Formats: sequence, structure tokens, C-alpha cells
Amino acid sequence: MITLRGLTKRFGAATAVDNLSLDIAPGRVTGFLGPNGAGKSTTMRMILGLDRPTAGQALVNGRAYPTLRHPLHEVGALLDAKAIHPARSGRSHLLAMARSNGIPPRRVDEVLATVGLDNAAAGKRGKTLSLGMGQRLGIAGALLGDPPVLMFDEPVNGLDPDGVRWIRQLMRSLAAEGRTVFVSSHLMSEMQLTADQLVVIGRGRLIADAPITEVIAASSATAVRVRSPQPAGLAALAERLIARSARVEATGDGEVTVTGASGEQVGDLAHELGVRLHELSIRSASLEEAYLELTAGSVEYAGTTTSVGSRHA
Ligand SMILES: Nc1ncnc2c1ncn2[C@@H]1O[C@H](COP(=O)(O)OP(=O)(O)OP(=O)(O)O)[C@@H](O)[C@H]1O
Repeated sequence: MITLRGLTKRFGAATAVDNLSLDIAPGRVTGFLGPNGAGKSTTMRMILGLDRPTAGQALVNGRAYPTLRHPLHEVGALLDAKAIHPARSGRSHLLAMARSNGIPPRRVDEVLATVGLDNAAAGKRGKTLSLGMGQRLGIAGALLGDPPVLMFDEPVNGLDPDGVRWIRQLMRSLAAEGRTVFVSSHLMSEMQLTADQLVVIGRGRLIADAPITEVIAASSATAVRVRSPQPAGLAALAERLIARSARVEATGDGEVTVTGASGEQVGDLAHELGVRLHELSIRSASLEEAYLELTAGSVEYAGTTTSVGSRHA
């Protein structure tokens, strides 16, 4: 369990993390999303005791990181996969970590096997490791102390599709073992497949902390299409939905499109009013659509889209 209470970090006049309070629970993958500069890395660094909060607390299993007696057994993290000495092999890097934390050397072989690094790969020097191998090695380091809490900052950055899928399966299995898995990423399609819960921040502030299904359902791009052969019944249904703050748009003959209400809510209401339906179909937003809507006011640098060549058309 990771607990944040009023967590705040200022760098001079700039507030990178602004009064964050939330619990990151075990047994599920929590995705940590936000535009560039939103404060994700700074939050993770404070959880790991690498940055001191200006105010508030970041607790791992109820304790501040600097007070943990055996930190590697409490929390493992992949923040920067390139944090390995260029002249050292992956195996000796892990052995040094194990030795200084009282972890038996055989555990190094176990985690190397878990991340799929064979003897040849584990014997390569840091500077000759490919990006994918570096990520796997970083994850091996995070798993070394068999901790109940794991944090990964952009773990799939630059990985090939096999590597991306492997990381997804690893996160899911770590959560299924009952661990807390907290992972940041800008890849929405990947997060949609990996995360159960989402924490979204913008300009250091909490924007959303909810199950991924709720975040997607709340998007205006999630819509329910309803068709009925009974115009009066459809109008009555629309009226009731509008009274419940849903938006209803006529999109065809005897057809409306509803946003701001779930398919279940629309179906139940139609049943209650005795309205016959010929269609009730749901168009689910993608996580990307939901995310862009949530963070629209929080991006640091918003570009404009112009089609190339249009000026000379
Ligand atoms: N050591 C530092 N000194 C000054 N400002 C910093 C420092 N570290 C981070 N910041 C600032 O704090 C803000 C949050 O940065 P952070 O790296 O935590 O964001 P992020 O959400 O991880 O971004 P990204 O998605 O681009 O990695 C940014 O405005 C950044 O410039």
C-alpha cells in the first residue's frame, strides 16, 4: 500500500506536486497518468525518499521511506533503466545490490530468470546492453527483495512489441499475487490493457482517482444509441434522461444518442417507461479520448494541428 497525504513539492516558486492525497491499493495495477511535467516522476521520487516533500507525507506500507529498515524488501522501483555502471555486468550489478542488502546471491539467479535474462545477457557490460535488456535488468533489481510494493516509471518506453507485452503480463501477475503495482506511462492503449485503477494528475494536482472503467464511462465520447418504433415513448425517455443530466441528441429517424448515462441506466429507464427498443448499443470511448478530455486544461504546451501543405492548396 502506498499512502499520500497532502503531498506537496515546490522547486523555488514552481509547485511540481500540489497537495496530493490518495491510497494506492494492493492487488491491482494502478496507472499513473498526466501530461509532461505534471509531477509524476517527482511524486515517485518522493515515495522513494529521493526527493523531500515540501509538505505532507508519502508512506510505503505505513512508513516514510527513510525510516524503512529493509527498503528493498518493502518497495522495488524502476525509475531510470540506465542507472547501471557502464563497465559492470548486469549480474555483478545485481550481486552488489543483493550483498549490500543482505539478500542471498541465489536470489539474483531467480530474478534474472523471472525477467528472462540468460547467462550471456546477464554477463554483458552496462554500456553494451540494449534498451530492452536494460529495462529487464532494472526490473530484476526492483524484484530482488521480493517487495509487496512495486513502482515503474515509463517501463515500456522504447520497447519492442514483445517487450511491451512481457511487461504488461508481468505487471498483471505481480498484482495478481497481491502486490501494489504503481506504473506511469504515456501510452494510453497500453494502460487500457494493463491498469485496473487510474490516478490522473495535471500541474501537480489530482484530476481523477477511479477504476479505469469509470474513467472511460464518464467520457463524453462514450455514448448510447437508442432506436425505438414509438416516437412518443422515445421522447418520454429523452425527457427523463435529460432530467438526470444526460445529454440527448436526435441522430436519425426514431433514433437518439445519449451521453452522460450508461447503457444499463438507459435500458432500465426504457423498461420502466414501457418503451419498446429496437436498438440499444454502446460506443465506448477509448482511454485516450477520456484522458485527453480530463487533462485538456492541464497540458503545459498545447500544439495546434495544421495539415501539411494546406497553405498551398
Ligand atoms: N530538480 C528539479 N528542479 C526544478 N524543477 C524540477 C525538478 N524536478 C522536476 N521539476 C519540475 O517539476 C515539474 C514536474 O516534473 P516531473 O518530472 O515530476 O513531471 P512528469 O509528470 O514526470 O513529466 P514527464 O511526463 O515529462 O516525465 C516540472 O515542471 C519540472 O520541470
